Amino acid sequence: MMTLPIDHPPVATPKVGVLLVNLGTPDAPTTSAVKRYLKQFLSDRRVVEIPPLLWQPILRGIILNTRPQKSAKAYAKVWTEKGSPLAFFTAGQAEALQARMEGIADVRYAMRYGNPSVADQLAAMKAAGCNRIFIAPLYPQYSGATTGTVLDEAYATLTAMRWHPAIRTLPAYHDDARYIGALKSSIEASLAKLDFVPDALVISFHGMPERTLHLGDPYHCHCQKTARLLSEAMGRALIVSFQSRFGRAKWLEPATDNTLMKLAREGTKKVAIFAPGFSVDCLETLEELAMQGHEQFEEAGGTHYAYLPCLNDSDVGMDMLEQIIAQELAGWI
Ligand SMILES: C=CC1=C(C)c2cc3[nH]c(cc4nc(cc5[nH]c(cc1n2)c(C)c5CCC(=O)O)C(CCC(=O)O)=C4C)c(C)c3C=C
Ligand SMILES: [Fe+2]
Ligand SMILES: [Fe+2]
Repeated sequence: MMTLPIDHPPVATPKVGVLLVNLGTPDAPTTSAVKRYLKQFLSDRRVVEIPPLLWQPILRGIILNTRPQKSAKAYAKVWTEKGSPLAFFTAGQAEALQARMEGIADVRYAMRYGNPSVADQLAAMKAAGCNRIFIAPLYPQYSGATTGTVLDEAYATLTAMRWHPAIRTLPAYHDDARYIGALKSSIEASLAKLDFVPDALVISFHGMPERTLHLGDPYHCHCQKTARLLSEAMGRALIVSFQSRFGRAKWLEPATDNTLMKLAREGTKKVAIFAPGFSVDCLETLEELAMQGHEQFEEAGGTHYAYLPCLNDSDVGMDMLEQIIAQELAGWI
């Protein structure tokens, strides 16, 4: 029998692929495209944890007949000639990361719902010869409804492959000093451009049903930890709230809309708001926070309101992403 020396060369040349994955967005700001998107999104059992026999009739009979039209109007307000903000910012992040990792890794992006799909992009990476694939769900705070379902989808795709590539995934980075540092610089740069000094800084995270916290989902704790570390790093108080309530169940509190109105009613005149849990701007930040939040705050008596943009594909955001991803690729690159 032939014995190989311990330091024999690898059988295949390592080729690393990096797949950035975000939530996804409709293909167009139309009722039919939004309906298609919401049907896939809201049928995900990680997102709506109600038994399908109960939930599907409500989804198909009520929600998909009412919400798409309303949401399409909201999408139309933020849509640009480049398309949906979530899509073009995520594409911009992949392009910027590819430029930084040229010759080191093949960088692509996928969406959990809609296009380009996780399955298509993993198949394309395998076909391009990637034998080591790094999956990076773009959510700093872990939740089953976001990071969890992205990984489910990736593993389900791999199940159909005879020859798996090696897989690594990006852990939650809610308390990473580089993430906190990037948030701090981005917020401070945005604040410096304002023509007023806010009396309060609100930090808004996407909400989740409160029940998920009691079931052990770390999302709420991750959000609170991000806020605490950011507050310590910035040396100022931050007001934490949760936005985008959906459905009838109790969601994490306090709600962002109520928080803004309460602040205004209690005499706070000038507010700035930032959303650290969104890696890119999207419907929930540009329509709900920048537009609706502004109206709610001013109607309740506030005078100055500023929405501060997400990290998006800014240099400070991309430096952070490149560093946390490169750390996880140790031994591969
Ligand atoms: C960043 C983390 C997010 C968590 C956590 C999250 C949970 C969650 N969301 C819904 C329902 C909806 N969310 C919608 C849009 C949306 N959600 C996130 C992120 C998180 N969601 C993003 C980035 C977006 C924007 C997408 C875009 O196209 O720009 C929507 C669709 C819009 C609408 O009709 O309001 C729904 C519905 C649930 C039920 C949930 C927790 C379980
Ligand atoms: Fe959401
Ligand atoms: Fe919303």
